[in-house]
Amino acid sequence: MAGFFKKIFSFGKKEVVEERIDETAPLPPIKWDALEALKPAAGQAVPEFLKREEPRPEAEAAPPPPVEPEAPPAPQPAPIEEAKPAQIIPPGPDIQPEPAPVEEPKPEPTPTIPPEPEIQTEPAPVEELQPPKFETAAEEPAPEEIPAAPVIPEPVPAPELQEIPEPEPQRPEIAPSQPEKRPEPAPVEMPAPPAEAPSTAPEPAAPPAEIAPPIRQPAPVETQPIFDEIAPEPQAVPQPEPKPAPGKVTVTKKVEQKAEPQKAPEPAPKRSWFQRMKEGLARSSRELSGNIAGVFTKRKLDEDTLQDLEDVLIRADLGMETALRITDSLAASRYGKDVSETEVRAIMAAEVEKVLTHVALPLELDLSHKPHVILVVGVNGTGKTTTIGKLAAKLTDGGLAVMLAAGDTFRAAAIEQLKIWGERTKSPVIASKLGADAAGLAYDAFEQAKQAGSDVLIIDTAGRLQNKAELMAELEKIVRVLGKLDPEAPHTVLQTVDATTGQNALNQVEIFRNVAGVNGLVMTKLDGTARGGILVAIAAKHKLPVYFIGVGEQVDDLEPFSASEFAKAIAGVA
Ligand SMILES: Nc1nc2c(ncn2[C@@H]2O[C@H](COP(=O)(O)OP(=O)(O)OP(=O)(O)O)[C@@H](O)[C@H]2O)c(=O)[nH]1
Repeated sequence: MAGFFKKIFSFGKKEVVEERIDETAPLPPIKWDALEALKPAAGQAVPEFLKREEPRPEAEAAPPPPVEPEAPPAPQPAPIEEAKPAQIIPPGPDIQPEPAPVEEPKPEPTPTIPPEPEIQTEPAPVEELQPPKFETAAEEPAPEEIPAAPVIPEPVPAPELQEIPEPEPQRPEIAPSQPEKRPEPAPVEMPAPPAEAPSTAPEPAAPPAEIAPPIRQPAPVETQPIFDEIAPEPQAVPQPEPKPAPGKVTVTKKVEQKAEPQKAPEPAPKRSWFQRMKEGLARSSRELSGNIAGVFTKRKLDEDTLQDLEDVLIRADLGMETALRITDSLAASRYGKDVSETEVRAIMAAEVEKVLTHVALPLELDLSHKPHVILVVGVNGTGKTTTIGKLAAKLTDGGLAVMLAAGDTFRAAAIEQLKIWGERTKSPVIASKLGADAAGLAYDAFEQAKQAGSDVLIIDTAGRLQNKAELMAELEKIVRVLGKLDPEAPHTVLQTVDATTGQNALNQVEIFRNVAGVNGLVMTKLDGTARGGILVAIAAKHKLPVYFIGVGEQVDDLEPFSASEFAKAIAGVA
C-alpha cells in the first residue's frame, strides 16, 4: 500500500519532494518537549497556509494544484493558519477569518478579539512544518495579499454612504462583492462585516498598524470632502436669497419715501387747475346746461322763456342778482328771436365773469408787518386747517418764513392735523393744551412769531357755529388781543366756504364777516359739487375777494381764483 509521504516544501519554488517510508519500521517515540517548544513559534508558520487559503477568496486559480488535492487536512489548517498570523500578520488572518467576523460586525471592533484565542489553541497540534515558514510566510503573503485585496478600494465607496448613516451602509456595499466568493446564501450579507472587522482587529497588533490606517483613512478623507460639498451647497443657496431678500429692506425704504412725496403722486399736476376745476364743476355745469337746453329747445325767446331760464339759474345757486343779469343781457340782444343753448351759455359765462371779476383778487401780504397775521375762520369742516396747510406750502415754497398757531383748542384732532401740516411745510406750530384759551394762544403765537422774525403767522380757529354766542365771543377776543401787539392785526381774515353747503354759505359769510371782520374768501370743495354757483352768489352779495379755490384735499389743490375760467367752467363753455 501506499506509505506515508513526507512533504518538503521549498520556499519560493513550490516544489514537493516525496520520499517513500518504510511502514514496517517502528515509529520513533513522540518528543513532547519538542512539540511544546514549537507551540509559541507555531504562529509564524501560518503564513504558508495563508498563501493557500488567501488565493481562494481572491483568486481561486492562483493556488497551486498539487498541494490542495492531496492534503485533506487543508481545511483544518485554514483556521489554524489564521490564528497564527493574527498575531504577527494581522492582514492575513483578518481577511480570512470567516466565523469570527460574522459575529463581530454588530458590536464592531470588539468581537475581533475572541477569534484569536480560539485560533491559538488549535494551531499547536498541527504545526510541525510551520516553524521554518514563519518568516517567509509573514513576509511574502502578508504584503502581497493586503495591498492586492480589492477590499480596500471597495470600502472606499462605502464610507461615502456611511457618511450619512454611519458604518452600517458600508456593509451592504461590501456584501455584494463577497457573496460571490461565498456561495452560502445566509452568509452572503454577513461576510461584508468581516472585511471591516479584520481591518480593525489587526490594528491593535503593532505591524498591521500601517495597513489598517489606509483602510480607515480613505473613508474619513472621502467623507469629509463630501460634507464639504454638501455644506457649501446649502450655504450657496441662502446666499443668493439674501441678495433678493434685501428686497425686504428696500420695500420699507420705498414706502417711507412715498410717504413724504404723497404730495407728488397726485394726478392733479398732470392736469391744469382749470381742468380740475372744470371737472369739479362738471356736475354744476351739466345740470345747468341740461336745464338751459330744456328751456330753449322749441321756443323763441319770450317772457316765459326768460322766466324759465331765471328759475334754472337760481336753482343753480347763482343767486337772484346774477340770474337777472343774465336774463336781462339775453333779452336785450335776442328777445323775440330763436336762441340756441350755446348762445345762452355764452351770455351766461360772460355775465358770471363780470360778477366775479371784481372779487377775483390775488392775496396780498404786507410784509412790513413782522409777521403778517392771517386769521382763518369758518364753520367746522369747511376746510380751515386744510387750507392753512395748503397756503403755508405756497408761502414757504416762495421763501417766506411761516409760523402756524393751533387756535382751535376745542378739538385735539384739529391740533394734531395742524402739526402734520407744520411738518410737511417745515413751519413751526404753536399749540397749547386742549381747551386752552384760544385768544391767549393767538397772543403767544404772535409774540413768538415776532421774536422768530416770521414773515407770516397763520392762526387756525374753531368754527362751532352751533354755539354762536360763545364762538363770536372767542373770535372777538382773538382779534382784540392781537390788536394789542399790532393795531392792524389781524391783517387778513380769511373765511373758508364749503361750496357744497349751497345757500347756507351766504349766511355763514354774513356771520363771520360781522364778527371777525372777514376780508377774503377761500371757496373750498369746488371739486365734485353741483352747487358751485354759490360762489357767484356770494361774490355778488358780499363782494368779498375770493383769493383761492380749493379743488382737492392735496397740498397743491389750492388755486388762485380766476373769474373768467370759473365762469366758463360753470357755464360749460370750452
Ligand atoms: N374735496 C375737497 N375736500 C376738502 C377741501 N378742503 C378741505 N377738504 C376736506 O374737508 C375736510 C375738513 O377739512 P378741515 O380742514 O379739517 O376743515 P376745518 O374747517 O378745519 O374743520 P375743523 O377742524 O373741524 O374746524 C377734510 O377731510 C379735508 O380734507 C377741498 O378743497 N376739496
